Amino acid sequence: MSAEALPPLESGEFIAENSQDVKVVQAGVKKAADVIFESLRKGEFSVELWKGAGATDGHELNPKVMDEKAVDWIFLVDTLNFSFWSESEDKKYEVRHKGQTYTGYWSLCAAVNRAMEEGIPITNPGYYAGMTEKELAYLLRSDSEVEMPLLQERVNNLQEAGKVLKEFDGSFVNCIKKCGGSAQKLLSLVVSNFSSYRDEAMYKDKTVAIYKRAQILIADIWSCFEGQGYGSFDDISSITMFADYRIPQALLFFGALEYSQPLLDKINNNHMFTSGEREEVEIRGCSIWAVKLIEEEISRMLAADPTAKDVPVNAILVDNYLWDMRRARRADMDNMPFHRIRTIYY
Ligand SMILES: Nc1nc2c(c(CN[C@H]3C=C[C@H](O)[C@@H]3O)cn2[C@@H]2O[C@H](COP(=O)(O)O)[C@@H](O)[C@H]2O)c(=O)[nH]1
Repeated sequence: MSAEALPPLESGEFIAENSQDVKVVQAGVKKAADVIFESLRKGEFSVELWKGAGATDGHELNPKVMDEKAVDWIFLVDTLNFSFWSESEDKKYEVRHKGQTYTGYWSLCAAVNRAMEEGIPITNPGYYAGMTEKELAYLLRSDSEVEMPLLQERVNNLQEAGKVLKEFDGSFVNCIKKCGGSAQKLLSLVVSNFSSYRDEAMYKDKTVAIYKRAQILIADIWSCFEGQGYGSFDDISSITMFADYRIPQALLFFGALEYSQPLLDKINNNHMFTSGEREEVEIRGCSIWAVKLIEEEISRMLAADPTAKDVPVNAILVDNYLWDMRRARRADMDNMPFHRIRTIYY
């Protein structure tokens, strides 16, 4: 973590307070909180869904057993967990696996599982430290005519991650063991040692930290292990949502975020944003802050409801709910603009 970077939650608040083209709207925050509160209260949404027992929406691709192999799988996937969107909606990168066709994030998971079933030791850092672009291209080969974007950047990430993990005896498990159950210590270890995870930007006169992939890495481990064993972090509620290009669509859908007309025009004209561009930082920072306000709203409602007092809520559960909903209700959500950007950060 750069010495002077504002941590993610404070970055979100700072950006939301100073934002010019993106607004967090309380009425929309309330609308989203009402929907998610209901689902949590009824037990329809909970951390157990992560491992996808019986699912067919992609969660079935996630590791089922809470062991060291699951940690290695999650670290590999989150090192590659960015930029899956395709230029045109009707021609997408896709991977067919076990009779299902996957797109987006789930196509990455399907390609990783396909490789493992072919006997490629893809989750072994010693293997991917020396991986070539050609080998990764084969491993991520598409079942449509659209290839996975940013292939060279993905190889660079893997080579760096594999090399650095050698200093941790070849498994991310040893990084977790060094942090004594502190998510913040692990976050700091990840962004200090793995440069591809150091997702920071300049905003007004400050360095802001978003750390989307570093935080989702910790969150995926917490979710897979259901807060036990390697997933046991006493400060997990300090992790923020993961500022990607999908959650803003869900937040716009609820009216929790509002974009200025000039920003909407830019997005509708297929403007290709660059990492650190003012509006791009405002979209991501306001998303962090909006999800924090939604989470606080839900906490208040759970505390006031005698039947739901011990139902847990945190930014991870709110984020995963919104992300899963965005995919499940693509028909509605695809009318919500998403900002186009090619970056290794999300
Ligand atoms: N904020 C947030 N962003 C997330 C995820 C996930 C996957 N997590 C799932 C896995 C287990 C959990 O149960 C979650 O359901 C991927 N992404 C990001 O989305 C984008 C891809 O989107 P699409 O093109 O539609 O596939 C891309 O930036 C990717 O990095 C999340 O959970 N939250």
